[in-house]
Amino acid sequence: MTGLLEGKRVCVTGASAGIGRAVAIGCARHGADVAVNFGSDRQGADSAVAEIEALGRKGVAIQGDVAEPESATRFIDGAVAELGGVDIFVNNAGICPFHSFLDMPTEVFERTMRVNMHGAYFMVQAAANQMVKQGDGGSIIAMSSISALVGGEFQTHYTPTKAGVLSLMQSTAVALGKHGIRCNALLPGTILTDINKDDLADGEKREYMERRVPLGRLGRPEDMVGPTVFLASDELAGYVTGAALLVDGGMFVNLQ
Ligand SMILES: NC(=O)C1=CN([C@@H]2O[C@H](COP(=O)(O)OP(=O)(O)OC[C@H]3O[C@@H](n4cnc5c(N)ncnc54)[C@H](OP(=O)(O)O)[C@@H]3O)[C@@H](O)[C@H]2O)C=CC1
Ligand SMILES: C[C@H](O)[C@@H]1OC(=O)[C@H](O)[C@@H]1O
Repeated sequence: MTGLLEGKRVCVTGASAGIGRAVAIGCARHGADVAVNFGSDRQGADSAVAEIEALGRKGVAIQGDVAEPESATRFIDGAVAELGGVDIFVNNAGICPFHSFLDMPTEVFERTMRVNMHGAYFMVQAAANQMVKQGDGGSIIAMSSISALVGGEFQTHYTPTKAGVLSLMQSTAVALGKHGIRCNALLPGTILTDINKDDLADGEKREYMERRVPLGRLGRPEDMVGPTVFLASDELAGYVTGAALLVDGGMFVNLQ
């Protein structure tokens, strides 16, 4: 299926790698022009833009550390300058520096909060202001996690940010409904990317995680494209807002 996002202008944070990159290219495959935010990996962002352009769509890479509130207006203003507006915003950038709880360094805790939570807040706010100005509604999607619902021994600083991002989508759905802006959260399970490469380098842990998934495999970044396009599309999800969609191969419901 193609063309669900024909003529739409999409912004994706953290799109130089992993889920964000796959989603940015997937949106272009469905007809959208795409602005790609990245923190440090310019090569990754440029190669995502090259793939978007190879699909015949406009692409632009805009650097900005999402932990800095001013990156948000810079990203949205840059996207408006290059693409003419913003119809769909995907808040995806995130980090998960695995660490034990009792000796969590303050700076690891604070950085994780700033990137994942503060970054989401100011980015979503900037995107929403632009959509309100355009006056034609919009769709905001945030990459939360199965970790919004369950804990992790080495993720005590991370899981609260994912619960926070889910909560942000619930409250912004309420705040922005009157503007025709839909806000929804995606909750990926374990998707194989750089964020968990070291953690899953342990073969035993990886096999254990695989066994927990009823569909029999860990996720791939491309698994997040269809659910993102669904929530982005007014045709498919025009009456969906404040929702949370697990994309985890069934991991969450697998108690035993
Ligand atoms: N993989 C998984 O199993 C799961 C992931 N998620 C969530 O999905 C999102 C994407 O994760 P994933 O693709 O796995 O991770 P990756 O590490 O593969 O990619 C992370 C992306 O975020 C960007 N990024 C990181 N920090 C910043 C920053 N300060 N400013 C701007 N961009 C930044 C990186 O860009 P750069 O290197 O250029 O800075 C990169 O493009 C995250 O929010 C994560 O919490 C949720 C559930 C499961
Ligand atoms: C980084 C982890 O592997 C990944 O991140 C999440 O949000 C998932 O719950 C996994 O724990």
